[in-house]
Amino acid sequence: MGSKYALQLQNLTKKIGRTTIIDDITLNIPKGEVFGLLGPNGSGKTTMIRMMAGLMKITKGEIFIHGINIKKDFEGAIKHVGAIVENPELYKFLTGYQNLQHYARMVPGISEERIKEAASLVKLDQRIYDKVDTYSLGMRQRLGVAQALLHRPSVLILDEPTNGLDPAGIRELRDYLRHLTDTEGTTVVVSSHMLLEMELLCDRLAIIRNGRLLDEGHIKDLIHSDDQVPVRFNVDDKSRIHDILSQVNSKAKYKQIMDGFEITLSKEEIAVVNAALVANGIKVYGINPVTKTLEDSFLQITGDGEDE
Ligand SMILES: Nc1ncnc2c1ncn2[C@@H]1O[C@H](COP(=O)(O)OP(=O)(O)OP(=O)(O)O)[C@@H](O)[C@H]1O
Repeated sequence: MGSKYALQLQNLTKKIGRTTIIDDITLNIPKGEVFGLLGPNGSGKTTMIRMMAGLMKITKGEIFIHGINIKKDFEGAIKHVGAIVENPELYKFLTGYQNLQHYARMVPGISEERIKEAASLVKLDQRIYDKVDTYSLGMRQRLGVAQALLHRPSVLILDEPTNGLDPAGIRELRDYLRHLTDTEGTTVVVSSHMLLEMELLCDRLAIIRNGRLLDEGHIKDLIHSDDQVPVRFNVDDKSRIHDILSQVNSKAKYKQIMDGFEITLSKEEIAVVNAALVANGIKVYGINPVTKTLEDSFLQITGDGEDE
């Protein structure tokens, strides 16, 4: 497993009939992180995941799992992957443990020890001997994840894992996914159309729309590209802003607001613009960051969420 990436997609393309569902996506997913595929409904997340999990044929391009080409060595690549794409079938009248045992019988080499370990990885050890029909939705989902973990995959792929979960359930999901990346070094790929949930769950995000990759990166970088921050200056006189900004050679665009103006600047530039305002006799009552959420960035990147 020499590659520093757990998963690599190279020019991945999927066509069904004449429709291009995934369009030339190249993406490197680092090991040991929680990676999110974010996009509106129908953007192609499930299709990507199905190809990554070896459940769907690739039309064009390549997928590498720990450097192993899925097309050239399917078994060798896919053995590293555990996935939940549709809701896993669970036997409600059996206990969680019996469900895992039942599944383990179908896969060679899974010990009773590993079953207990998988239950504990998703923090279900306290309830594993209870019947599944007494489980909450979050617990059933955890049992599904434990099942996907039995064969010790180093890549875990979950399609829309937050669906139907309440905030407490989402927090639990976040906690045990973190536990998996931290203790086992597992790489986790999750999909969702919910920005806030992805912000909570993931280290990195790829933003997908109409089968294309719009942007990719660390969550922090997607929120604030480089070190430029949008700020709001509250001033007593905004009539001379244009002149003052040209005095300091600032080409940043600004927007007038009721009691001042908004502008995106680096830290250093904020100090320079502030000094210039004061030197020109303008009273500066406040400089405040304009918080930009992931939602703003997402809407900006996806073109305000309008359909093409
Ligand atoms: N078998 C198929 N035949 C034709 N079109 C398909 C097929 N499967 C998926 N599509 C289309 O491909 C697009 C992407 O679907 P996909 O399920 O991957 O999106 P998604 O991002 O997972 O959406 P959702 O969040 O709704 O699950 C959709 O427009 C869908 O209608």
